[in-house]
Amino acid sequence: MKRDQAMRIGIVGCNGRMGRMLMEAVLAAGGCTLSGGTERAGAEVLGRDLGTLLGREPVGALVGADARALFQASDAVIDFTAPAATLAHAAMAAETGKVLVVGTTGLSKDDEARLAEAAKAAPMVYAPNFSVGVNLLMALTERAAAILGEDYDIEIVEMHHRHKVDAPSGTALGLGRSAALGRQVALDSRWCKSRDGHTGARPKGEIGFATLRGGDVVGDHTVMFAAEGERVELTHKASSRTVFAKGAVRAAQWAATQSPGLYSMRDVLGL
Ligand SMILES: NC(=O)C1=CN([C@@H]2O[C@H](COP(=O)(O)OP(=O)(O)OC[C@H]3O[C@@H](n4cnc5c(N)ncnc54)[C@H](OP(=O)(O)O)[C@@H]3O)[C@@H](O)[C@H]2O)C=CC1
Ligand SMILES: O=C(O)C1=N[C@H](C(=O)O)C[C@H](O)C1
Repeated sequence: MKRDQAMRIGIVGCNGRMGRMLMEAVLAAGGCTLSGGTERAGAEVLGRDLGTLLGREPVGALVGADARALFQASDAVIDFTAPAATLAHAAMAAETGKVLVVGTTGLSKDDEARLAEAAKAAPMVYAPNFSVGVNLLMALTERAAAILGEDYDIEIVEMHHRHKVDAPSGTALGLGRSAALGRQVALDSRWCKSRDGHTGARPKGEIGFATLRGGDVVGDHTVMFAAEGERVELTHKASSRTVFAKGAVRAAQWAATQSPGLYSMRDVLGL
């Protein structure tokens, strides 16, 4: 990409809830243009102009089904789709050396290892939540967990819209990881992702999760530190997906100045 040229950003899964917000965010941001979008082969929107898909003037970039061609035509690609698609896109980013921003949640440990391997060949930013507020909440959670210690039981409660397919949310798991980091333990040695039946008393040091789903909730997260006699609660509520989309575009612009590697939104924000 030349210094004085607009950065060309492609959006895979462009007709999804986040895909549409991401296209709006690219059009609103300075210094970048939309290079195209993808949806699955056979999708009704294939061939449509991205601008008209948003109910705006045409922008001269189309929805296609060929993600590899989109990578070739772009400086960066933003991916908020589903784990299998994201891994295929990570391989394409590695092949072409193009920036990849990944917001997809629900990746397994093995998927994350494959993403990290692909990031050896291209700059990638992977975050379960691209809002500034949630990334601040992660930093605060790490600090609070370190200060309060294991006398304070950690419970993470999240609520999302009825269409969400993964649980606990990527953000809730990220907050759990921040809490575990603050306590200097591994999250997967302490987590309890759900409870049912005669569970026995709560083990000391457990990091618990509770998942709520319903309606059109964009994303609410609370980290509770509950002790004998007091409780600290740190809460973030997203009321618009714009915050995620703006953060992802910011991450793409930041990653264009970085060497290959896997980065987080906390790296982008310097938190
Ligand atoms: N990191 C963050 O800040 C945030 C992350 N997310 C995450 O982003 C992801 C998407 O969420 P959301 O937008 O609500 O989901 P949607 O289901 O609305 O959007 C996903 C889109 O990707 C498309 N898609 C799936 N596979 C492919 C493929 N192989 N090629 C092209 N397109 C494909 C889907 O098409 P189809 O319908 O045909 O499957 C759909 O249009 C989720 O994992 C969610 O948790 C969401 C918000 C913020
Ligand atoms: O699916 C969503 O909508 C969201 N997913 C992300 C997650 O799993 O944490 C981020 C955000 O809360 C919205």
